[in-house]
Amino acid sequence: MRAHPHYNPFNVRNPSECPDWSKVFARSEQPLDLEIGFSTGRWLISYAQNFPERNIAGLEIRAKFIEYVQQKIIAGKLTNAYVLKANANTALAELFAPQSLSRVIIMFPDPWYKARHIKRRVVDQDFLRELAVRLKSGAELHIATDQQALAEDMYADLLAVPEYQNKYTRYAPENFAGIVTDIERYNQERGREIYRLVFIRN
Ligand SMILES: C[S@@+](CC[C@H](N)C(=O)[O-])C[C@H]1O[C@@H](n2cnc3c(N)ncnc32)[C@H](O)[C@@H]1O
Repeated sequence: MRAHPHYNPFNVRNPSECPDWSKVFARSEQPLDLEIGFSTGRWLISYAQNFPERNIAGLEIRAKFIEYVQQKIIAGKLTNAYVLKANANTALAELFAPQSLSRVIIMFPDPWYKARHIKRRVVDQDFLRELAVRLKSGAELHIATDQQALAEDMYADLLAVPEYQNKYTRYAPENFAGIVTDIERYNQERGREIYRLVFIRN
């Protein structure tokens, strides 16, 4: 069970004030990781179970998933996982202190193919610049997609933001945590390629 099930990080009067993550997790000294767009939480719950020495926060914009995954966290007695309803494109600065995140995971973000919808994508240069402030030096950013065009666009955006330009930048051959999301499973069953981007913050 979470240490403080009713703690609400949105009770932040001063927008520049960060949530007190030390009250959210049982072991606040552990590295803080973030999954954006966790949906049914398959990946996030497995991650919390498989990596008890790390804390994982999840952001999701669809309310039904928050409650669903919160119940799983409580049922699994996971004290290193916490999810909340927040838009990753607008809430990062309010939620996370500068240089506080060790790892950020974005599994199969919505592709938004049409030109007029591209502005709805989570990963763009504004997002990456804001995220870079919240990442520790050496922090990992993992992104997976089944859409080659989206992978190429995200790769170009990453290369355009100086904080991500270093020798570790790459397409990864493997699923780094060995956990499969719903969409990944769907693609695997059909033999479709997965594009994995790994960037290390300078
Ligand atoms: C295509 S689904 C991927 C779900 C899951 N990661 C998977 O791989 O199966 C994308 C998810 O991201 C969420 N999402 C979209 N934009 C978001 C944003 N700006 N902030 C947080 N979550 C977002 C959507 O609600 C949706 O659940």
